[in-house]
Amino acid sequence: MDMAIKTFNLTKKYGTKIGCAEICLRVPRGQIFGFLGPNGAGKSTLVKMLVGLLFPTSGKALLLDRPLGDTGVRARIGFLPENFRYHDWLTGQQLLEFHASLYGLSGTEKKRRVGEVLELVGLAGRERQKIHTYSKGMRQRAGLACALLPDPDLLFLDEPTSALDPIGRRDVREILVSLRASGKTIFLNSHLLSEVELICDAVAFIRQGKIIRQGSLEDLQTGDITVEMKVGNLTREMVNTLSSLARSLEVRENVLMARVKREEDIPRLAEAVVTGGGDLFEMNRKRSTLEEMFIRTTGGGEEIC
Ligand SMILES: Nc1ncnc2c1ncn2[C@@H]1O[C@H](COP(=O)(O)OP(=O)(O)OP(=O)(O)O)[C@@H](O)[C@H]1O
Repeated sequence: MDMAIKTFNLTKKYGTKIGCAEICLRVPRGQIFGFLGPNGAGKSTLVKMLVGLLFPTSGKALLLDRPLGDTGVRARIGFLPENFRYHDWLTGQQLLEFHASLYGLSGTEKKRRVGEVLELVGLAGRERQKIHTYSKGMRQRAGLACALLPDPDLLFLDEPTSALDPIGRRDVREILVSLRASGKTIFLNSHLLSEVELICDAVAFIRQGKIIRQGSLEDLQTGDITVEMKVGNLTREMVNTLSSLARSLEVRENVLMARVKREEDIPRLAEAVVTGGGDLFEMNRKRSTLEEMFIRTTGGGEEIC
């Protein structure tokens, strides 16, 4: 598979403290990749090394088949940092024109591209307003617009939807999905696991500076679905049938918790209850499977080193 990012034992030490340790990451081209880990795990450190804001202590990386620091590649990368600082006194238009100049765009190209990204992030018509009058969500859209200015092949986004309301989040998801459809690769740092689950093709989990799991969402989610059922007229026979369908089954009075391998197993559970003469009052897929995986893999919580 063609990779947009490959890292080889990429390591960053802050004095004696480990930021990232021997990271070997593979991010396929044209995909949305979720990079997940608890606070202080090393996510920002890795992204900063990849976009050229930090020098690695050791190890190597290839971005779009070129080594770190390659100036040609930098022109094909967009980056939205987590705490993007805005020039409050500028209007949205001025902010974007300033960033477009930093990307080396000029004249008609600058005007055209600024107009396009304003439209894309839903800020068209608001560009004459000063940034200090923008809501948090509008600021985040402005940050995303800046990152999109160079029409990047590879886009790094650090918590791009954290300040947005549900509609804003959906809008950003739609933008990211349309960027993927046009062949772009998106590297997404996010704590919003339900969001990640909706759009990411692959994920990696990092903890204490080390990658502990990575792969396609489909592969990682296998065997991780928990279904809760409220059942009436439960019989021993029905429990036996459900046990044979599930990887594990817990029975607490009339509530059953079944762990199944695949999505296709869920209707089988319902069928077993109904054909076994039971009454199915409620059936819920418990929590996001990615959230469960995240908590199991990373142990949840903050890293206190
Ligand atoms: N400039 C620095 N000097 C010393 N230690 C640092 C520095 N920057 C980060 N660290 C440490 O490196 C580790 C990884 O930090 P990093 O900011 O990369 O984590 P993160 O996963 O991005 O966290 P968060 O989700 O909270 O933003 C942490 O232990 C952090 O304290």
